[in-house]
This record gives sequence, C-alpha cells and structure tokens, in this order.
Amino acid sequence: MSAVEKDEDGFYNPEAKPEENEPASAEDKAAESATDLMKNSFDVMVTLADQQANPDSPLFSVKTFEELGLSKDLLQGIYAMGFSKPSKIQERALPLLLANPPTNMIGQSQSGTGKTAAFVLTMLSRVDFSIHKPQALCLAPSRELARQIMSVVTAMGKFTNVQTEYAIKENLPRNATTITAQIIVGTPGTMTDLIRRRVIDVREVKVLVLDEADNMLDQDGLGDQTLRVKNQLPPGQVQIILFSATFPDHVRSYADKFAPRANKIELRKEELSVDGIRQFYMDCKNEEHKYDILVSLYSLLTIGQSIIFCQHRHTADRIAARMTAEGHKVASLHGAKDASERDSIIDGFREGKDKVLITTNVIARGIDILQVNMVVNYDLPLMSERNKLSDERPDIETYIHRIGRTGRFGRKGISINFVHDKRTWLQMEQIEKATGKKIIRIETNDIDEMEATMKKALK
Ligand SMILES: Nc1ncnc2c1ncn2[C@@H]1O[C@H](COP(=O)(O)OP(=O)(O)OP(=O)(O)O)[C@@H](O)[C@H]1O
Repeated sequence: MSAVEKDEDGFYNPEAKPEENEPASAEDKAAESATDLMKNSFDVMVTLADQQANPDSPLFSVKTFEELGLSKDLLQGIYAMGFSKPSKIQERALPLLLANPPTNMIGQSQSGTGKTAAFVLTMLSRVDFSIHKPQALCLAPSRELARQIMSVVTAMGKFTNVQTEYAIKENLPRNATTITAQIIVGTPGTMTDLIRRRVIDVREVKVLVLDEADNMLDQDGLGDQTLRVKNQLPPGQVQIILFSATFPDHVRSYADKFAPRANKIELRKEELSVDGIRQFYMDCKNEEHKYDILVSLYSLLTIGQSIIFCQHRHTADRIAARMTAEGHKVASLHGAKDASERDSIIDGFREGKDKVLITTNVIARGIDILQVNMVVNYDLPLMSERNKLSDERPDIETYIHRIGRTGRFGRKGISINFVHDKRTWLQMEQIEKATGKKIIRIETNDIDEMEATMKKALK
C-alpha cells in the first residue's frame, strides 16, 4: 500500500510517513521531487528523535505513554499509529485530563505538536463502551477537521469497542432517529441541531471538547452555536476541554467562563509558532504579478505538497481555473462547495493526487498533512474576514494557524507571504512584530536563487 492511500477506517494511515511515498509518475521531474522528499523525511526521522530528547522542544517529554495512565487497549492503538513517546503537551495534559474527579482544561500548544491525541485519548478513556449512548462530544470549526479528528478517534480506538458518529452536514439521513454511538465529532451548527431534535440524547454526556477553541468561542466566529451546544448539556456533569495553538486575550476571559476552574497550560507570546517553519516574503509589483510569481513557483510547490491561502473564494477559484487552463494541476477548496465535493477534494489532496491546494481560511486550522512543506499566503489574513467589518488589521491568529499547516511534529516547512503594496507590507510587518519571528525577503526576479533559498530552508 502506498503511504498515502486510504485505509479501511478512512483516510488516516498510521504508516503515512512521507519517506514511503512512491514517485507519482515516471517523469524525471516527479522522480527527482520524490527523491528530494525522501531525503527530507529521512532527516526528519533522525531529527525527531533529537527533538524529543531536547527539553526546549515542544515535542520533548520525560515520560512514556505507559506512565500516563492509559488503558492497555489505548496503548496498543497509540503504538499501532507509530507513536513511541508523548510530546510535551501530551505529557503535561494527559495526567490532568484523566485525573478524577474530572477537571476542565484549557490547553495551548503550538501547531502540529499533538493536541489531538491528548483530547482523543481523554474521550476514549472516559467512555463506558458497554453503554450505547453518546458520552463524548467533540466540536471543530470545519467538516474537514471533524473528519480528520474522527480518523484519529478510530485509529486510536481501534482495539476498543468504541462506536462513533459524525455531526456534520449531509452525513445522517434527514429522518435519523437516535444515535447510539459513544463519541460524536462534528461542527457546532449540526451538533446543536441534532441535540435539539433529540437525535443525540445528551443525558450520558460527560466530555465536551472544543478543538480550535479560540475560534469556536469567538463571538465573531462560531461562538453562538458552540454556546448553544454547551447549554443543551446536563449542567455540572461535563468535563470541558478547550485546545488551541492560540488564545488571543479577548477570548481568554470568555474561555475561563466557558470552562470554569480549568487546569491551564499556556504558551508565552514568543513561543507561539514552531521554529521548524521558515518564513519568507516576496515583494510583488501588483495583484497580477502575484499570479505570475505563483505560477513561476509551481515546480517548488510540487516538491512536496503546498497550500495556497486566498482571502476570497472567488480568488481561489479564479487562480485554480487559470492555472489549470495553463496546464498545471491544482485543486481548489472552500466553503461554497457542496459537502461531497469538499470531502473528495480534501481526500484527493491527502492521498497526494493533487499536490497544490488553493483555498481560503476554511482549512487554515487543524488540518494535518505531513507532506505539506510549503504554505503560501497569496493574500494575508485580515481581521475583516473574521469580524466582517472593514478592518484592515492582519489576523495574527489565523496567520499562525495557516503557516502551521506545514512543519508538523518537528518537520521542516516554509511559508511565503505575497505583499504587493505599502498596505500589505505594513500588515506583514505587524505580523512579524506580533509573532517575534523574522520574515525574510526572497527576490522575485531570480528564480534560481529563489529555488536555492527555499530548498536550503527545507534541508
Ligand atoms: N507522540 C507522538 N509521536 C509521534 N507523532 C505524533 C505524536 N503525537 C502526535 N503526532 C503526530 O503529529 C502530527 C500533529 O498532531 P496534531 O494534528 O494533533 O497537532 P495539533 O497540535 O493538534 O496541531 P494544530 O494546532 O495545527 O491543530 C500528527 O500527524 C500526529 O499523528
């Protein structure tokens, strides 16, 4: 089986290490790219062990999974996924999450450092498999992320009798009556609807997880719907678990109310993004030049896989259509596409059928595809996309999540911002200040130098 093939449980493949990627075709270029990728991932495997031994790394831990109080079935699931040691967030959060009486948790750790396993193992540990009723609900901001989380639940719970169900659009038939699954993963609108219609009986629910919690609680985002789900649960019996790589100040105090008396694991501002992601920018002349530069980057974008973020859906579609017409293979994904199309686009990208995905903020958070070694901010993320006002400030949190689609679990990755005028340049400068990480200029008029700089950054 190729490393990126679907397995029977869905799209999670525990052996999905990039070094096992087979060349996609016999073409010289593709073979060369695959070789580059193999070299890269070999380095990754070597440095992963080093990083897990370095106390300053978010992947470091002094403990083993055995010491974290997990059941035998779950340990078997973890090892079958190829995890050998916990990461820092797993080591610190799991003992607190599993302790009795259950205590709420607000947990923060950088993108790609293993937060999913921490909350999935908690849900699986708290469920009584002999009771056929919903006991743990997990909410995520997009159907793509909900589906990914589910693939982790089924992989980690492979040696248990867990039953699962989705609460995402167009998954259940309209006349569905009762869900007997113990763990339900979904988006807040559909989850609240299913609870209201009593398809989900909440009387046995004891865990509520919000992944990407700052986004899920933000009143400019999904806050209302998430609160509705919480208010439908039996008061006083639910452990509330909030995880994210970012918790901006305006959400933090609300998070404290949403998950009262929580144990907290927090990051300092300068720790917000991982060091493995090297950040660049390119000075483009104007909007049209941005497109030309993107096209000139195509061979670099396809060394591994890459995600191009645009501000608007129509930009994503327009660029994708133009590149396709010019003979390049790219896919585009955004919230205006229907559910089944979204599923097949993200699955195709996960399987490596498409190497370049042009998208919007819909998949800025949580999506974990190890082969993605490049992220391009074709448009910088702006607050206006969040608060629907004419707010030209850069959206720092979304920026951190977007670039975090690469550099997963100790891997190397690069991000490139396109700036094309004074306004966008100033926005980028604000991002640089807020994150405390240098963003380095790459010349746009020397393709060879551009390639050399980027390849060096990925070494
Ligand atoms: N202990 C571990 N050992 C090896 N790999 C791990 C371990 N824990 C997690 N991983 C892998 O690391 C990758 C990133 O994990 P995950 O998606 O949970 O990150 P995250 O912290 O939720 O990131 P984000 O903030 O972007 O959502 C996944 O591919 C996961 O399988």
